[in-house]
Formats: sequence, C-alpha cells, structure tokens
Amino acid sequence: MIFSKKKKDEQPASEPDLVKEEKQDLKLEKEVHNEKLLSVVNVERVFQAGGAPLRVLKGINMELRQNQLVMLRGRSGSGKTTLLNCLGGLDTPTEGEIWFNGRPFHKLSDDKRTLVRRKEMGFIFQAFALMPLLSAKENVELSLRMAGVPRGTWKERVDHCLELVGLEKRMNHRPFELSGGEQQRVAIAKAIAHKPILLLADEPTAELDSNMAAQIMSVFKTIIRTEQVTICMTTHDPTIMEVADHVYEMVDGKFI
Ligand SMILES: Nc1ncnc2c1ncn2[C@@H]1O[C@H](COP(=O)(O)OP(=O)(O)OP(=O)(O)O)[C@@H](O)[C@H]1O
Repeated sequence: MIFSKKKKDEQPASEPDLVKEEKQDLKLEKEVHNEKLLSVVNVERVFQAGGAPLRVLKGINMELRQNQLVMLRGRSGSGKTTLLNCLGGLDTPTEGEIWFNGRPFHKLSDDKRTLVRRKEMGFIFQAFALMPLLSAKENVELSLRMAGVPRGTWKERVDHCLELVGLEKRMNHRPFELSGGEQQRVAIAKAIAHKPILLLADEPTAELDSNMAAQIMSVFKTIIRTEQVTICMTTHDPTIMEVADHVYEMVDGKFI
C-alpha cells in the first residue's frame, strides 16, 4: 500500500489534477479574503502621462471590514482619489490585488465589475452630483431605477432613505432649493437607496462649513449602524477624523 501510494505521489500531476489544485487554491484565497469586505494587496498605479511614467500608488495595502468608517487622509496630489477609484472599480491597478466581498475585483472583466459596482457599491462625490431638474425624491428614485430595483418597492425605500438623512420634509424640493449640506444629504440618500454594502465618498465635506460637515459625519454614523454599510472616504479635514474607526495617512502614493 505504502509503495503504491509513494508511486502515485511521484507521478507528474495530470492536467485535471492541476486545475483541481488551482481551484482549491483560489477557494482558499477566497476564504481568507472573505473575512474582510475589501482587501488591497500591494497595489500600484502608474499613469503613462506624456513622457516618463507617473507612479501614483506605490504599494498600497489596506483592508475594510463590515460596518466601519475608514478615512484616507492626505495632501492634494498624494493619490487618494486614484486609490478610491481603484477600490470602486472605476480604475484598475497596474499591479496588485483588490478583493471585494470575496471576489478578485482586479481580475473581473469591465462588464462584471460594472455590475458589481451598480449592485453593491454607492458613490458620493464632493460636488453632490444631483440631477438639477429632479426633486430630492426623484433623484433617489433614479438610483433605484439604475440598479434595477423593482418599481413597486421604490416609494417605501425612498421615504426611508430621505428620513434617514433627515430630509423627509424636503422630498419635493429641487437641488437649487436646498442648502449645500441638504444637497449632500440627498446625495447620501441616493447613494444608499439600492442597499450597497460599501459606500465610497470622495471629499464629501469639502464644500461644506464645519457645522454641516459634522452633520454629514453624524449621518454617516447613523447609516453605518442602520443600513449595515461600510464607508471609505477621503478627506483633508483633520477635525472630522476623530469619528473614524481607522485613518490611513497617505503621503506621495504610500501609507505612512
Ligand atoms: N488619469 C491620470 N493621468 C495622469 N496622471 C494622473 C491621472 N489621475 C491622477 N493623476 C495624477 O496622480 C496624482 C494623484 O492624483 P489624485 O487625484 O489621486 O490625488 P488626491 O490625493 O486625490 O488629490 P486631491 O486631494 O487634490 O483630490 C496627481 O499628480 C495627478 O496629477
């Protein structure tokens, strides 16, 4: 028996065996990355802008867990937006891996990444990105339509999201009838309406005074608790950092 087993071990692995082994390795890798909502492993991003290549991300490692508020802090030009774009699949790393919700995000086709992004992620930008002719309610509905959510559920979900951000009395107002902070709260309601598990926010408080910025952070804390979402945001405002679960400090394409 022992002899025959040894002989079997010495045989070169057949092709189906290798495929099986590869699948097992991938399964193991997936299990490791499954524990985290998102993990970033040695990510590099190099832009070919004109002459010399520009190395903007220089070996980034990070992770996001469920129900966390994580901030990326750094000076202008340090690479925060570039990293956020890679996390959201709007851009792809030149090197390295990004695992999202157990999937190798860096290996997915553009189409698959877009699908995952639409269903499982929400985005908030500095300049609110609302449709100017639509009311707050219609802006939130639009995001449900884009995500393919059945129409019958829209009203309840829209009401709930606008209530969560404290705008139940402003549902029929259009963006120009709202303050900057209120517009940003509509943008948040819009970003969470389709129940994403990850919310990415690029400088969501940059256009707001400190009072309004504090309100936005309080809304973020509420939706993390009630909507089971993780938020990763960029900022260079040191005053709002104390509410973060973790702050990654970025200098020249690296975390320090
Ligand atoms: N598509 C691109 N092509 C070439 N260079 C780029 C591209 N995108 C970003 N960069 C460069 O990468 C560097 C980092 O830019 P990035 O926008 O990520 O920084 P940031 O930390 O978000 O800055 P800010 O706080 O001002 O938004 C900058 O020098 C920028 O010019």
